[in-house]
Amino acid sequence: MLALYFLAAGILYVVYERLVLSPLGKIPGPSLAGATRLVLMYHEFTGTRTQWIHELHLRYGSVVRIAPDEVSFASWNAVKELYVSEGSGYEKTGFYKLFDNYSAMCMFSTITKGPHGERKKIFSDRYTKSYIMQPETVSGIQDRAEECINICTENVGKAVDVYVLLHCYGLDCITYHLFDPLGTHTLADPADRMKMKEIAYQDNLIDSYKEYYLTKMIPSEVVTLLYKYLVRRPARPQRITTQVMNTARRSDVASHTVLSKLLEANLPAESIASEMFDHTIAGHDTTGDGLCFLMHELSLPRSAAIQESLQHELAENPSAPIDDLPYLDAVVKEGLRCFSPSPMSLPRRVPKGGRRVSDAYIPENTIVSCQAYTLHRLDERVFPNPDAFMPERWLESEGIMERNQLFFAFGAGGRGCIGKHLALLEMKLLLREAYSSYRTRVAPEMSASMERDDQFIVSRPKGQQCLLIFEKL
Ligand code: HEM
Repeated sequence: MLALYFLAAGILYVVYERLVLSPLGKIPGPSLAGATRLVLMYHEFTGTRTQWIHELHLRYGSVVRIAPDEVSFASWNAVKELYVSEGSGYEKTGFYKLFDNYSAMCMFSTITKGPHGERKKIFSDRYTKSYIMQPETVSGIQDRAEECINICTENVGKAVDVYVLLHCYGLDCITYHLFDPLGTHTLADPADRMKMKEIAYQDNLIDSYKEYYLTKMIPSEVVTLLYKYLVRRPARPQRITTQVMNTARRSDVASHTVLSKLLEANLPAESIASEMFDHTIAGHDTTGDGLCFLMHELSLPRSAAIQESLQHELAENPSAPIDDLPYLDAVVKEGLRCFSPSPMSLPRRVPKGGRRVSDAYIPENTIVSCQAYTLHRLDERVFPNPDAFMPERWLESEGIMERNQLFFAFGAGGRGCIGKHLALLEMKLLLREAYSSYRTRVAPEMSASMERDDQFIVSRPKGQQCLLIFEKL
């Protein structure tokens, strides 16, 4: 009995400490979430974290406490402080260790600045805008865009599942950039297509959160043993894992590839493979899902005028350089704003001594983050009618600085997306190929849900199918 009293007193003290004594007690948010992490965990395990945090921001404003040691922000000041200040922002949290592959770290999974910078400097030149715009890269991506649209239009007037084809396109493009000529051919080769299916249809939410919380509670070596002997390890997409590992040992790749740079650095095969596997995953479904949501939106009756304006610009400027098409640019940017492939929080840890973020004092080690979904919607002075797909908003000069500041689809600062220029090129070339010659509409038999389904770090359409009809212009 006495033990029960002690337990109850202990719990009461912890709650009192978290809600009253802690400096985070002053931050708005639901008391229950401030008292226990279980509330946030519930939303993580049920795939509702992003939406729940967004609703809290709508209720409490741009700073919200979402767990005893975690705060979410939604303002440009916070983006600047968390992701851009002090070089590349605050350090990442242990969450990112889950992205080690083959038991070796990759740039994305590095926590601290030193190892991150060292890895990044090996191949960052392969992702600069000027490098991506070189003929070798552009023509490789253009070939794949043509291949994808040719398959989409084999049966003009009949429904085609673009979810599958756009993911194939994303995978073939990124593996071309990584290790041409040894990349995948999932568009052309049905046998190769299984590689795309293994990744694009994998459900990683619950397994990844389980692993994350296990490694928070017990040492990672114990977790490894547990997985080895007691529980099933989250499934890895076997085919692509093996292909990437085998490719990491090959030197017969084109000189324009990322692999050719990694080989120069004399890294162990596991490190090269880990880096390439991460780029393969990060570069394939983000672009595939982003394009899928965007083409679906363009194909709805409510977007008919937008599709026409796009077709008009493409028809008027058939040989314009891809970056000289402002309406196309606005369509892509608005697509990434409304349907960010990575809409969720990007967690960081407050450095020693604590910091002031958006006028609030946040103690050291607190987990802090911003999420694209909310930054792209909360401030209606910057994004009026935030849920509407309106490419025109990006063409107005008034307020453009504020819109760009809050645009967070690729993250921000030194740890923002390295593949951004490649992704934009892929999206623009594919859309130009499609809408220069065709119009699209949603097939009448399309019943799959296009609702956002959050996975661990990316979002995809719930139904994992998107049936569109292409018609010749
Ligand atoms: C529309 C497509 C894409 C979107 C929306 C996107 C989004 C993002 C975001 C939000 C981050 C920051 C993550 C964080 O801070 O936790 C990121 C990082 C990253 N992205 Fe992308 N990405 C896209 C395409 C690509 C492509 C094509 C690649 C190809 C290599 C790529 C590779 C990476 C890598 C390696 C990082 C880690 C950067 C670092 O740690 O320094 N992404 N991406």
